[in-house]
Amino acid sequence: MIDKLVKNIQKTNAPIVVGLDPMLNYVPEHIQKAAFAEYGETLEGAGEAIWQFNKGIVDATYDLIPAVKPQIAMYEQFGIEGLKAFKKTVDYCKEKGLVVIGDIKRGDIGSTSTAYAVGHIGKVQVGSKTYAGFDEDFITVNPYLGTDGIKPFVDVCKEENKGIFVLVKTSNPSSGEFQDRLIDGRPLYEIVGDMVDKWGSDVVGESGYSAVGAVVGATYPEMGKVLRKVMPKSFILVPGYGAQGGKAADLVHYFNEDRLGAIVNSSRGIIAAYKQDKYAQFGAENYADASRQAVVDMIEDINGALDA
Ligand SMILES: O=C(O)c1cc(=O)[nH]c(=O)n1[C@@H]1O[C@H](COP(=O)(O)O)[C@@H](O)[C@H]1O
Repeated sequence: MIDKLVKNIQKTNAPIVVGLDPMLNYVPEHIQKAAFAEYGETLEGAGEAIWQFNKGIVDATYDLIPAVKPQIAMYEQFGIEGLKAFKKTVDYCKEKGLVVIGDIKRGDIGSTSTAYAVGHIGKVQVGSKTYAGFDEDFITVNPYLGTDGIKPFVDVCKEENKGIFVLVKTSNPSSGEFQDRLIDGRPLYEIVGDMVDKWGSDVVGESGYSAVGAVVGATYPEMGKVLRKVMPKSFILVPGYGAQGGKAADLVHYFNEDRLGAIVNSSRGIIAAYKQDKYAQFGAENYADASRQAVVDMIEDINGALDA
């Protein structure tokens, strides 16, 4: 799957990922109204509204982008109905040829990690049959439990040709509380970066990149530069561009010399673009066109920084 991600990036010349993080208050009134007319102001109605909202954005942008990253929390807010919208979104994006990164941030003791891996990137056995559950292409995982919490994910990646992104240095303001702590003179995030490199050494694709990637926030560019060298074969998923303040010029060192190796996420900056002054002329009715323009601008911004 890492090779498909690389191919999609090369085809689109767009090292970006659109974060499908739908909040109900981003969903334009006409979509909410239609969903509520059919299902009432219910969790089902909310699920329908966020699914239709996503579909509009995917239809307007899929030809420009390599991948999407639905964040499961936004769907879980609405319980089972939200999860149905999550699954419909995953399937629809895959149909459109996009790589789907399920942002689920899981990780537990080995046996439990195995169940997470099976449910999201693997297959479950039911009697004599096997079924894929959510069936994303990649998922995000939390390394806090150590190697036996990660190995089940890597094993399923190998069996199913899928991938993971391991949290290494997160974009949020408090990320340094634990992640920057020095251990024998080295920050913890660097030690996790070493482990990511090791965990991925056995699952390197034809592209030269491994199925074990890393998450490094756009808001800590100096650390991104160091981590790029610590994990040369890992793709870096870079959240924090746009709404969290990350700038394209800061992200150049997250990439390798081949202009690959990083994929920059923007969620609110794309899906709620029509609410920004810059794209207000599109109006709520044409929210998806505003998202398309925001994607075009983001690609130009990042490629411009790489060219410079
Ligand atoms: O794993 C992630 O994607 C992630 C890691 C991190 O360090 N910071 C971070 O913001 N994210 C996710 O990236 C997205 C950022 O959304 P925006 O700030 O709206 O672009 C959200 O889905 C976050 O959950």
